[in-house]
Amino acid sequence: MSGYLPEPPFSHDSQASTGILLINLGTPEAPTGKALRPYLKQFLSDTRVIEIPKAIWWLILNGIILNTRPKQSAEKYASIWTKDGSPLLVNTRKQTALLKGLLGERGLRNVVVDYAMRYGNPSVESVITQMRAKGVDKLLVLPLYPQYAGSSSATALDEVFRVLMKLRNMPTLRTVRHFHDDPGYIDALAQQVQAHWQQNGRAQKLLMSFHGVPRFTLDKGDPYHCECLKTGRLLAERLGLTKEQYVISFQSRFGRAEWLQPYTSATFEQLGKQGCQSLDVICPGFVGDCLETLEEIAMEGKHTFQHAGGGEFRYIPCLNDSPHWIAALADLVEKNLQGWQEVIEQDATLRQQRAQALGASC
Ligand SMILES: C=CC1=C(C)c2cc3[nH]c(cc4nc(cc5[nH]c(cc1n2)c(C)c5CCC(=O)O)C(CCC(=O)O)=C4C)c(C)c3C=C
Ligand SMILES: [Fe+2]
Ligand SMILES: [Fe+2]
Repeated sequence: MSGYLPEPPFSHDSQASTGILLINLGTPEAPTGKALRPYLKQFLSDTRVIEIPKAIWWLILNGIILNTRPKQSAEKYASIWTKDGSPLLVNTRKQTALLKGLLGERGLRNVVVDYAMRYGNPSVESVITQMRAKGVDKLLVLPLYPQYAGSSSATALDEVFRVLMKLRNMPTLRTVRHFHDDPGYIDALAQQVQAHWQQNGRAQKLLMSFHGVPRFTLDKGDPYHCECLKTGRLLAERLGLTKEQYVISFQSRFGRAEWLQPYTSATFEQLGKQGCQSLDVICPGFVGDCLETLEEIAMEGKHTFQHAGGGEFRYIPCLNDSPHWIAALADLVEKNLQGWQEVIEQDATLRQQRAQALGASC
């Protein structure tokens, strides 16, 4: 038996199509310790995420973390879970459907749009297998992380490459590495903040909180920190904010090592202690609301800020299904498809001409 994945038989006459694959992190199947354990095990066994020597980490993960964290995290997930499931999954599903609809409205032909999760389901392997069965021979992969990090974007792409290694007939591949400074993405963020200001007025300060990563990854060449700062600066410029009117921080520290600073939790505390009377908070590194934004920021963060003496705390939702964001996503896809659609149109014409001629198939 070969180690290849099942694929449709090759034919010159089959309708070829372009696949657009959005990849997000993944999320547990349910807000329970039982569902959290396999999810966290897969996530935290990824050597792009945890860069500690394997044997030592295996002992810590299996001996300590997987015996304590699933239950603690399950309680947090339970506090944000919706009737349709985990917010991360619900938002990714919505974004995929809206993108598909918009690309259709823009007249893109023979395009298959789908999403996969790096950890958990639907897996990258299952979705690429389905796409191949639908005749996808050109694949555009877009990890849903605006800022590139080894521990998010790169590991999502690793998974794609691993799956392609198992295909006898590989599709042509393009990847979107990042979009941290894409004008459409920055504009969608600005619209999100402005809509919030219109409804609630403007707070004293705007805090932009990005997911953190270990500090050593910056020293070893990961561009993530710089990309977050650039997104923050571009958003502030677009909103006309001075340096005193906004602050950038990093959340979700995991473990005891130093992570990127300033930490979001310490910043909430400091702003609270300084008597900040009102604070707007946005998480530009997450294109959809999830545990890290809804629980860690909108709930825990609010508590930390106000407990320290802060005033009004106003969380600004992520881009989610904002029309500005879906349009930016469609633009990003179209930009990255350049040349491919023309090839598809030409192929269709050639197929027709061949069929009209001798019925030759090669
Ligand atoms: C936005 C990009 C992300 C980077 C970079 C990232 C790095 C990173 N994360 C962990 C550990 C955990 N992250 C967890 C949740 C989580 N992380 C991201 C995004 C990035 N992580 C998202 C979108 C989510 C939310 C998932 C959801 O279901 O809503 C978790 C799980 C939750 C928990 O138990 O706290 C862990 C663990 C590390 C160690 C890391 C970089 C080294
Ligand atoms: Fe994370
Ligand atoms: Fe967190």
